Amino acid sequence: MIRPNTDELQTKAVAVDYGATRIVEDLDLKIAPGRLTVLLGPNGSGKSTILRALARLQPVASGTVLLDAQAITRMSTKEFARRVGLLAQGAMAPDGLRVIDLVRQGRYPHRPLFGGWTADDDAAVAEALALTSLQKLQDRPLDVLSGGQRQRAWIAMTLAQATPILLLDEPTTYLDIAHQVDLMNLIRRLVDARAMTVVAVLHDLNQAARYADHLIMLKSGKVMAKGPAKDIITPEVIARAFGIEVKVFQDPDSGLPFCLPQRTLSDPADA
Ligand SMILES: Nc1ncnc2c1ncn2[C@@H]1O[C@H](COP(=O)(O)OP(=O)(O)OP(=O)(O)O)[C@@H](O)[C@H]1O
Repeated sequence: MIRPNTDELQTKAVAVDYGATRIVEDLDLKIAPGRLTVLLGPNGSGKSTILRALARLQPVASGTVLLDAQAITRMSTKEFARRVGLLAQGAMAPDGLRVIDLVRQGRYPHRPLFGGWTADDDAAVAEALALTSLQKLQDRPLDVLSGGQRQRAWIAMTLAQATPILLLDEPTTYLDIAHQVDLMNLIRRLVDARAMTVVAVLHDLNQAARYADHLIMLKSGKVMAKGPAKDIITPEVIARAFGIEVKVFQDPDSGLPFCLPQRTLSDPADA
């Protein structure tokens, strides 16, 4: 159902401005196909802005975003939406829209100009509802759902889009711990079993260390550090990025690092 993917999403010397303020500068990223990349960084460091630029929702002031060596601005809206899906932050749906109607909207890029709903569309919607455990809620209007249920409905819509590349802005927001684990395991399965490329913004450093293949630490709109968890979840990198002191331990089972915050550093520049 979801196409395996070898497409490479890349930014070359990308800058993004909001008005006269430069927010992102000189950004050169190569997103590894078939891997989970997590963007980390303090509030306001540019994570959502970069994700939106990758999703073609945010115009760039200079530089280029490329998908498989082609500038994304040169693709048709439908073509791009068949290849790249975005779960945005704080998306709004019209009043009264039911879960299933929202999830069906994910099929829009696959619909021909003329022609009806197909069995493939039904299968994709059913699969997306099952993957997010929303079957029992499918006929409920979104506005009567809890924040976490609504978040899962938006994730289901993004999954129904069946794109080989998924961009997820804080996907675990509103989810309780069990649904967070379910979602992160689902993302991991999509990456491992279907070679999907996922770029996710996360705030939880330990969740990022546990699930990601690559971490990118941003600060003030620039890449401060990137690499596997063992190189990023370190007292030095975290102190420089967030101005906090952390203790880092190693999970005896996976060998992956996890951290416990200790205190804020009065002047991050001292770190
Ligand atoms: N529409 C906008 N107009 C003007 N400035 C904006 C706009 N959106 C974001 N910014 C500014 O751009 C900077 C980066 O914002 P962005 O949302 O990308 O950060 P972020 O790392 O995702 O933050 P957070 O962790 O708080 O979600 C911030 O200083 C923010 O105030």
